[in-house]
Amino acid sequence: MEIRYSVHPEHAKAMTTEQIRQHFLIQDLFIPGQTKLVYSMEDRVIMGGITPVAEAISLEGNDQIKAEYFLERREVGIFNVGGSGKVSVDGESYAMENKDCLYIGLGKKELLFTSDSPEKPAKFYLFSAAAHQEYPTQHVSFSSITGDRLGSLESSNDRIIRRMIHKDGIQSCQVVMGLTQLNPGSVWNTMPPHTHDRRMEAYLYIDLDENARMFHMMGEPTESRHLVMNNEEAVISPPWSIHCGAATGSYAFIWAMAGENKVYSDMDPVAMDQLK
Ligand SMILES: O=C(O)C(=O)C[C@H](O)C(=O)CO
Ligand SMILES: [Zn+2]
Repeated sequence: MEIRYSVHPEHAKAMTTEQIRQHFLIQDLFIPGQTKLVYSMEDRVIMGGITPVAEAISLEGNDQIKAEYFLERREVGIFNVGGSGKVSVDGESYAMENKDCLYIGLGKKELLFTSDSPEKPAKFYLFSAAAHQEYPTQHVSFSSITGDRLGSLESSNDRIIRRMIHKDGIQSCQVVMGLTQLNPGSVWNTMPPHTHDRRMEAYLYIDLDENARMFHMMGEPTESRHLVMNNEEAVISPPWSIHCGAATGSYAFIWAMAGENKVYSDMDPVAMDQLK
């Protein structure tokens, strides 16, 4: 499991492009037949990808978190961003179509991930945070949530946001998670931007053409920096950082947060004239 340490905003100001990528960008999440996990010291979240092909992959505890099983002191939110598959939780199987979401609470021991077809493997994206109490395992299909329309075509940010795990949705200790899809012709997400000192956040960009690129903005509002990202790459946003972006084509993204509270609307908006 890779470790990413927390970064002070004063340090981030002085980073080169390569250093920014090293600290915040997560690549190669979905390698066929493998599990990739990244432990971020920002709110102690673990992000990862599991891509089963012909055989099931089990998510286990490990020595770095000194846990006999992965959810011994954690909870996890999962989205499938690939072909259809299944997640078995202590023997109970949940069918996961593309963009379906599953929450699994503290204490569940056996987690098995499978693809329905090796030709079109499932790609399970995980976002896990420390947990203090068990909440029920819950599946929510993408099609069952209508979502809310935000932005406008005139501002190039017409999009639909679906909140799955949050204060008024699937219950969790800390994890807040959902998916935003840009409508045709729009390219900007989360603009005007915001920070939320109470929670870290990660974005996983999906459904971006392989020749298209995402220009993801980060940094303190008056010290913005950017990363150029490909499809199925994730980026860590420390609580002090803005997190927004524009791509050269259409896309969707899974946002996930953990920290002080689960109130989606607890954001500190940044006025356009503050941005530098
Ligand atoms: O398009 C948006 O705006 C978002 O999806 C914003 C994220 O949900 C977010 O940053 C939540 O804090
Ligand atoms: Zn945010």
